[in-house]
Amino acid sequence: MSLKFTAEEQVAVAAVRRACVLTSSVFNKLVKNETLVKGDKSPVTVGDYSAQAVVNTILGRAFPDDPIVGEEDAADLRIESGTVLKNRIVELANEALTSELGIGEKAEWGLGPGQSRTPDELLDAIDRGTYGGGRTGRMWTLDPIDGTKGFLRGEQYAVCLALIVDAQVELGVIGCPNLPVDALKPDGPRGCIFIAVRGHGAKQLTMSGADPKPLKIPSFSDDNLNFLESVEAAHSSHSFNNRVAQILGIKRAPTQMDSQAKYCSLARGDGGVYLRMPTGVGYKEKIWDHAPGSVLIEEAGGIITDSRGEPLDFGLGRTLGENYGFIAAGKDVHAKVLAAVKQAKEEEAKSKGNL
Ligand SMILES: Nc1ncnc2c1ncn2[C@@H]1O[C@H](COP(=O)(O)O)[C@@H](OP(=O)(O)O)[C@H]1O
Ligand SMILES: [Mg+2]
Ligand SMILES: [Mg+2]
Ligand SMILES: [Mg+2]
Repeated sequence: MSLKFTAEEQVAVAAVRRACVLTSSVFNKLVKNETLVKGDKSPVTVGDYSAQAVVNTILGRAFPDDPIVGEEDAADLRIESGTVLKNRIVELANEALTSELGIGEKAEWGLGPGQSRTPDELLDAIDRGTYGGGRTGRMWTLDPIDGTKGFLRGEQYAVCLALIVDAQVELGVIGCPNLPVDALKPDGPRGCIFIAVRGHGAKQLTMSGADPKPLKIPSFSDDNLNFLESVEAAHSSHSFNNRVAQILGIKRAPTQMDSQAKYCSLARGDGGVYLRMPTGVGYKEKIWDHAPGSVLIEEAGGIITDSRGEPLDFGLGRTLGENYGFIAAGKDVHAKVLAAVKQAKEEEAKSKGNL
């Protein structure tokens, strides 16, 4: 275990693990009216809200002065029409906070049997996530369920938490309840936690904390290189990826997967490149969708930049600013993907008559 951010790592892993237990059990019980459509038309479920309540409650007890940039807020739960949803979230969050996980974590990260939180306390915990972010200071960023669409399909999703200090991601923890422990055994055991501490490497554990494996992105030959990309065509351009793959002479089909499980898969070599190019103008990528994944890639020996080769800037607030897309890959692969991306962008601009 690293000496840097040791307490933060323990608390973050405990919080993510409790949230993963919760989301796995919610999936099996989810009923139709337990999903809302947000203002930006994206879905949010009782799982997203209650996972944010659980993680923020645990962070709030351990580090009461740390602000949190979380994806969700409780506004829709504070109005009359949100009462049924709110009651369900309170029930689920308290169950997750007070249950005995029996997997070796220190009891104090959860709550004692009689210490259930009131509805107001849990809504306030969700709203601890409304911090605006910024260039200086210490803050957490949380995506309680990343890949909500994958979660609803019973496919990949991730509980993602990162600690950012002065705009640098120092710690990233990603829980992937549905990810096979070994990609070569897709029908084998599932559920992994990925942890990275800046300057101290990256590792994978099973969901119960067993079997730690250090992560290092392997090198790829041109024959076995492949892309990791979103399932959702609205989130990143599949056609652009196809063109880049063509330029690079990649023969293997892309692996489509929801959530930051893509960063995890890249970190352990299940895929060679994660390319995420915007599908249009206007959408700004969010820090919680990339902070934990970015430190994981860097600590596994890889590089992550935008499509101009610039580093991601986590100091701009809740978003990453103008969206130039992202390229994450091992050190040897990144440079040639960046060159191919630049070529594909020039072709695109020419075909639109912009050059
Ligand atoms: N138009 C868009 N472009 C890029 N990302 C988008 C997007 N609309 C939503 N997203 C983000 O894409 C994330 C999922 O990424 P992926 O496609 O890699 O699974 C979503 O996270 P949530 O599921 O947490 O809302 C959401 O933040
Ligand atoms: Mg969302
Ligand atoms: Mg997300
Ligand atoms: Mg989310």
